[in-house]
Amino acid sequence: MTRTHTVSSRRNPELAGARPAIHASGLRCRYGDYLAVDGVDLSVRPGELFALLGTNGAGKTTTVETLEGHRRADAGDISVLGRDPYRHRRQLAGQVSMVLQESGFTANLTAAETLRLWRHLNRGRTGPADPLADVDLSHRADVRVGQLSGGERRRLDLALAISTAPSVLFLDEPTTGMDPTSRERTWALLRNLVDSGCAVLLTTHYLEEAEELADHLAIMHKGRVAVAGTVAQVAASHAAKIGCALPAAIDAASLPRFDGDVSLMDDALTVRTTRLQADLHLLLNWANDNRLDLGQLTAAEASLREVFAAVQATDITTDTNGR
Ligand SMILES: Nc1ncnc2c1ncn2[C@@H]1O[C@H](COP(=O)(O)OP(=O)(O)OP(=O)(O)O)[C@@H](O)[C@H]1O
Repeated sequence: MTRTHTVSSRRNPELAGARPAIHASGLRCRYGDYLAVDGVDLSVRPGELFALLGTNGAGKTTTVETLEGHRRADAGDISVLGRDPYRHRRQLAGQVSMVLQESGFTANLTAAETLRLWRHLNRGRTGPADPLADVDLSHRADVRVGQLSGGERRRLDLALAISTAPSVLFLDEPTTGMDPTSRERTWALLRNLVDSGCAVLLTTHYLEEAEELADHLAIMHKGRVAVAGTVAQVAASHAAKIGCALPAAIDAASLPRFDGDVSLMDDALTVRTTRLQADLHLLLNWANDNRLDLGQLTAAEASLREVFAAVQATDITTDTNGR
């Protein structure tokens, strides 16, 4: 499936017409004969956060590393702030920050020394006054990087990434290892960054992180984008579910003709439907007309978790790797 996912800013309407800060169309990346990314399209404007989700080995990190300029694309058009990220990596360096899965900072420097060194290397970009405070690490400023916990190191990575006030920020699983409070604090920090006009591309395995933050998201599987859109659009791509307990004497033949798929197990009725409102209306009218009391009535759109599980279960691709 090939689509271009262009998002409109819900947070900052002034940026809605801006050109994409990050763009990929038909991106393909190989490791030898192995096609790891097979035609990915995505677009992120200033003031937007795009979450890239996917199964293990789906190609998220490869996609992000290519957009970061760490590797050359094998095919497709990609740009970051209007430039080729591989050829213009040095020119983009001041405006683009990234938090990789593994950071390579010197274990012997303290957090504060690491930040000073980073700022020295990136002088010319003025960011927040105290990025260590922004990630709640002030109290660990004089601790050596090698002695920070995994979650604290992720927060230091983030402090360095925001210290240069980037226009584009790539985050590869930024909250892995963080405790729930640190994670929520990081989410608030990212929301502020996006509100200030930064374009953020984030990979994560935490679906609630995408639900919480993403203006737009894509779920990758086997090198391709299986489904993409806003959280609501992605949920709507999968059948919603109506459930209730019927009075015992009802047989399946007397049920109304639902648009969705019906299953009746004893007295438990389930309807899986892409027309939730219409089928719910049908059920309620039928129950009223027949003076029936429906027990345990529920009606809900699919959750991101259900869509993800469906993507994982479906062989959406038959690619050149035969996967
Ligand atoms: N250096 C490499 N050499 C060969 N194959 C690689 C290399 N790096 C990644 N791959 C393969 O490419 C595919 C995509 O990997 P990638 O790391 O991009 O996936 P991912 O979606 O980030 O996975 P995860 O969620 O597990 O981190 C995987 O099948 C992986 O084994």
